[in-house]
Amino acid sequence: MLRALASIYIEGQGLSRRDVFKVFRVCAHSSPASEQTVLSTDGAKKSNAKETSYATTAADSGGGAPPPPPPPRPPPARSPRVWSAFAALTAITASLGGVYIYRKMNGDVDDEKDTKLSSDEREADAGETALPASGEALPAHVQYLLVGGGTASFAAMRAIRSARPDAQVLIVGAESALPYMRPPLSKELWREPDLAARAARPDSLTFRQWNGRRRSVTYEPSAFYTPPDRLRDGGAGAGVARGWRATRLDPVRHSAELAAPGGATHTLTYDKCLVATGARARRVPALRAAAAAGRALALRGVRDVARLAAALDDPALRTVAVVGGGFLACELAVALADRLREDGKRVVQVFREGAPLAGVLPRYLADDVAARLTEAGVTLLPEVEVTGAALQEGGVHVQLSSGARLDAQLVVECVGVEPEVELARASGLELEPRLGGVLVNAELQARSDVFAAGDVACFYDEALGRRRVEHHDHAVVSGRLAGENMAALAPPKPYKHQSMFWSDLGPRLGYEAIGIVDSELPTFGVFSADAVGDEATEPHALAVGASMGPSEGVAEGPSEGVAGGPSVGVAGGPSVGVAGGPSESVARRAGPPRRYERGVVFYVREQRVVGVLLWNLFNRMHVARQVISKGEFEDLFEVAKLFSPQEED
Ligand SMILES: Cc1cc2nc3c(=O)[nH]c(=O)nc-3n(C[C@H](O)[C@H](O)[C@H](O)COP(=O)(O)OP(=O)(O)OC[C@H]3O[C@@H](n4cnc5c(N)ncnc54)[C@H](O)[C@@H]3O)c2cc1C
Repeated sequence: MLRALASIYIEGQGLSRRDVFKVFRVCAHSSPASEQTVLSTDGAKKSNAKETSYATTAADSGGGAPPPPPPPRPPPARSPRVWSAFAALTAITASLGGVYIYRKMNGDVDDEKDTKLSSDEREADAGETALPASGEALPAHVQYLLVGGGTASFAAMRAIRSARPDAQVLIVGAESALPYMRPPLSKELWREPDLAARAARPDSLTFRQWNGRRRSVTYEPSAFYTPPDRLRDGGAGAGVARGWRATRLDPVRHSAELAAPGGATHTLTYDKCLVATGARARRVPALRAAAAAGRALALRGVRDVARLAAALDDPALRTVAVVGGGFLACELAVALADRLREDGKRVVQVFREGAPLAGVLPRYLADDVAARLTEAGVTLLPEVEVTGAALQEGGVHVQLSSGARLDAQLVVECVGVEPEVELARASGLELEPRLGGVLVNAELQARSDVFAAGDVACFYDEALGRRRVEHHDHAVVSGRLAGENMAALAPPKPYKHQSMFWSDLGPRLGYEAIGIVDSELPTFGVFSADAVGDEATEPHALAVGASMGPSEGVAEGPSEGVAGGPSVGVAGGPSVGVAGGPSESVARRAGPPRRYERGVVFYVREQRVVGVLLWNLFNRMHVARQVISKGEFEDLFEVAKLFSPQEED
């Protein structure tokens, strides 16, 4: 028997002063055999677990339709040392000898809109080609019209076809690619060679998943879909009008107007329509001229991947700036740093928060992310905004709010998305003024026979109130439910699913979350202490800050950065006290940030757990879902034990 000593580390943010820390110690037992089981079954377990989690999802939405393929997701590589720590955590609930606990207080409606494209739409569609090229090949009527060629529409199509195999479904998508998944666009794809050329042919674009298997970004090949002219001739099936945009719906007449970039137009009628137009990337106003000159771009679709990959291949590129501190910016910064490292090109991440992901993670975890990004080779520039940009020969001078200037050959804008509501607005659908998006009821209906799902839908969540969610799992489940309700084999069902999202930051950190995950909320985190501090002594000071001066750009490396950025480091060790209410800041120690390897964070609102974050902890989403649904607990530390990994993990 291997006798391992492990401990639990608890972090809180914005909790009351009563939540003083306690000190325990734990003595955990695990056997080498069980560790080996864990290691050897990881791949299979992981893949099964993902499928199970999607099956659960189907049940949640009341569905029987086959779910779309689960999203690809590489688990961070786990060293034996990590696994033994993991196994130690497993045994915590069994043998509490002592644990040390530390709590740190931590529509407007356009009156007129014809089938011509707006300037925004024209810009978005530049480079897309319509297939079929002429409206003559499109049907004059379909039973099910799905607007948007993304994940939500694809999921709806499968649900409809499953409920009504003889149905006629037409997906109308503004992109010329077949429906595809977006998550690999900021992760796995950047490990692929010849990406610029391959991404220009998205129908055959593949990537390597975490389990080594190759997979296509498109959900199905073109042979899966019914040619639109067969639908026109009355045949059943699911067709795609690629490169076509719906410009207006008439919910009363049940008609839709379509337009293609070449100027072709078409009008058709429908029985039921889904609006799944997703979201579009927000842009930085100060970078408009740089964008027009091809020196700034946003990453939303596969065509953006092709453009970005081509730009990165330019031998003259030395610095790429990633603007933003959210999920996409962090994922992409890590992926690009990894891709460009050998070429000596560098990635600088510019963001307004004090640490990356500080808008969603409690600060101590955001500081941990900062350290990880720095180790991955990303130069971080926190607490600055892009205030201006001047084109220069071969690049752009990016002016920062700090007064510093960053010289880059390319800027990638990852500053969030906004729901794509042009169609909804032109069609007189009600928009949600605060959260944005198309207002739908719990059954995802906007008007009679008009539904909305995915990123664009602002829906009513019985547990958490009105919400809009911009994540893959939500697109899958809401799309599927909309499809089931459109097929109407039974009375419409409400959306009750608590969707999850995931993100990976390089090979050693993956996290999943569910519910409302917002760093403004009080949080309570429990981490495996054997892993919490195990790298805290290693020097990995952050390279933050910028050097001034017209041509110097950003200072590089840990020693060159200007001091005074986020001198991160959560007050550490078991003997550190607890800061008070939300307004009291956590005492911070000088030195390196603490490393958090595995744990769970609860987000609390009005005494209820409304969000759960699993940090390098996998296959526990079903537990998190139950925790959110119950909401109120006496002791969150006890709840945290539910997330201890089991031997079979
Ligand atoms: C790079 C990237 C990485 C991501 N990674 C993750 C991740 O790791 N985990 C996670 O949970 N989520 C992730 N997401 C978010 C996730 O991909 C989205 O939430 C999901 O794609 C939303 O699906 P959707 O069908 O609602 O919209 P979309 O996928 O955006 O599809 C909408 C489609 O509709 C088209 N369209 C818009 N207007 C019209 C119109 N009028 N007529 C016809 N077509 C129209 C658009 O061109 C688009 O093709 C990522 C997103 C991106 C961009």
